[in-house]
This record gives sequence, structure tokens and C-alpha cells, in this order.
Amino acid sequence: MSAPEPAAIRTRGLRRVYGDTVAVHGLDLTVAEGEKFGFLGPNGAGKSTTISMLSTLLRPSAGRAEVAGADVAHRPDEVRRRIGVVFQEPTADRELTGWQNLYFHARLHGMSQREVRSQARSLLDMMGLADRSDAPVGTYSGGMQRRLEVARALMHRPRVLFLDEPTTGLDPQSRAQVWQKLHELGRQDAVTVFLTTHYLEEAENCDRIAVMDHGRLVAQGTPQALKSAIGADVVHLRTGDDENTVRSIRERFGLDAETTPDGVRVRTADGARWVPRLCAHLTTGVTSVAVTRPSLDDVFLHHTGRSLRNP
Ligand SMILES: Nc1ncnc2c1ncn2[C@@H]1O[C@H](COP(=O)(O)OP(=O)(O)OP(=O)(O)O)[C@@H](O)[C@H]1O
Repeated sequence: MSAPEPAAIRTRGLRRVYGDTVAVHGLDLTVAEGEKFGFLGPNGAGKSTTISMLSTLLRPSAGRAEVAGADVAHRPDEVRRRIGVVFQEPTADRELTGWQNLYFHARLHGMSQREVRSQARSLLDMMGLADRSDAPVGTYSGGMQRRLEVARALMHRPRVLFLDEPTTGLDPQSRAQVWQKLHELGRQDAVTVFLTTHYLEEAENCDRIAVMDHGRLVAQGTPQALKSAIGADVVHLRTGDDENTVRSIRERFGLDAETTPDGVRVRTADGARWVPRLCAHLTTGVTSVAVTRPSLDDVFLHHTGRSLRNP
């Protein structure tokens, strides 16, 4: 599936080798402007290596990558001016106040005093930190520190924001707050967000996701398309006689049914529409019915053999 033009990130044959280890094998990826793009994969899949190449921290061994219109190998300074990066590990200075952290970052990027003041004010406001901006970052909660890191990465108005596991270690409420801000960002400023995550609900929040394994892309698309592509819904039935239920579902409807320790499992497209028909025709005492759709965890498991929850 190709993303609509123009692209915020485009890689062709991007590759990185460490000694004998090929961390990234010829990656071809296109991310559209304004997209929220999730980059998933088990530990060691090559995600951090890819982000490091895209953010100019690491030189590709081969291939090309263009970020925000500039080539990472030939115009790294240009790329750096146009991107913001939030790393896995906190990097804000805990001794300085939130405001000072933003100020020094922006001055390093060559912004004028006046620009810094208005941009810092509006980002601190947006991230819900305005009333704590004069307190040392060391006194902030984990969620506030992450929001400050996002604010700092946005100070110089980047076109692409890279987030390496932006909410790892945060409680669900803080995670939701960070995401609310990321959504606002997409709506207001069309900033492209490229993030890695191990959380299912974060992956669900993305416009598109790519799954990487052993340095290669194994799947990409919208969360919905990826779930649909791995197939059917599952209808779970509890009955008075599972063996006969399975036989009768197979014979009468030609569906893929089997017994499990938890009852009968039927795999079929459009599971919910089958429920009334199954209930109407089965004479084996159906006591409960549930329909589950494939989750992104099923997608991840299907493509990598591992669970996203327990990478
Ligand atoms: N500096 C390095 N020297 C040697 N090998 C490395 C180096 N950095 C990464 N690797 C190897 O490259 C592969 C990809 O690693 P990378 O850190 O990019 O994966 P990842 O998907 O980001 O994993 P994680 O989710 O654990 O951060 C792994 O096999 C890793 O051991």
C-alpha cells in the first residue's frame, strides 16, 4: 500500500550493518505528511537503528532516506533543523525549570528571544504545563516530564517528530494525556509523527503502522486493514453438547468449527451476522455467545510469532 504524496519520510533500500549483524535490510518505507505512523517490532527488530538513521544520528550502510525533503546522508544539518526527537530515556535537565529547558533548546536552534518566548508559552500551554513552567523539572511527574520532552522537541517547529517509545513507564492516565496532545498536534499543525511503541492502544491510535522483524518490514497498512488481512472473526459458543454442535455447524453451514477447552470456536468473516442463524438452528442448548475480532496483537503475532504485549 503506498501512502499519498507528498512524503514526509521516504526510504529506499535503507540498510545498516553492525559487523556481522544486519540490523536493517533494505528498508522501503513511505510516510505521508501529517500522518501518525507507528513503527512496531519485537526487541532487536531494528526500530531504534532505523530511527537513528532517519534522525541523522547514525549513517546508513547503504540505501537512501529523505526526511522532510532532505537526504539524511547528504544534508544532515537540514534534516536536523526540520525534525524533533524524543528519545526513550528522559533527556531534560532536571535542575532547570521547564521553561529554561525549552529556552536553551530553542536558542541552540538559533531562534530569536521573541520567537522563543511566544513558542514556549504556546507549547507549555498546549501540553498543560503552563502553571508549572517555573518549577524545576526534577519536581515533575513522569507524565509531565514526557509532555515537556515533546514540547521541547517541537520548539523549533519541526515538520517531523520522532518518538521512541514515548509513553513507556507512564500510567494509563498520563499516557492518554500525552496522546491527546499528539492528536492535537496532528490536527493543528500537520506535524508528521513517527513513533515506536509496545502498547497496543498506541498502535491503534496511528493512521498507519509498519511491523518490522529481523530487520525487514513484514507488514504495513492501517490498523483496520492489517486486522482484516489476517482474516476472520471468531464466534465463541458455550453449549450443552460441543461435539454435536461442531458437527452440525460444519454440516449445515460449512463453517470452520472446532471444540476448545472453553467451548466451540467458529472462524468466519462477519461473525456477528452469523450469531442469530447459529442460535436459531442449533438444537444443542447454546448458553452463551461472544464474537471477537482480530486485534493488533493477533496481527503482530501472525507476522512475528511474538506477542506485542510481551515482546
Ligand atoms: N551498536 C550496536 N552494535 C552492534 N549491534 C547492534 C548495535 N545496535 C543494535 N545492534 C543490533 O542490531 C539489531 C537491531 O537493534 P535495534 O536496537 O535497532 O532493535 P530495536 O527494534 O530498536 O529493539 P528494541 O525494541 O529492543 O529497542 C539487534 O540485533 C541489535 O543487537
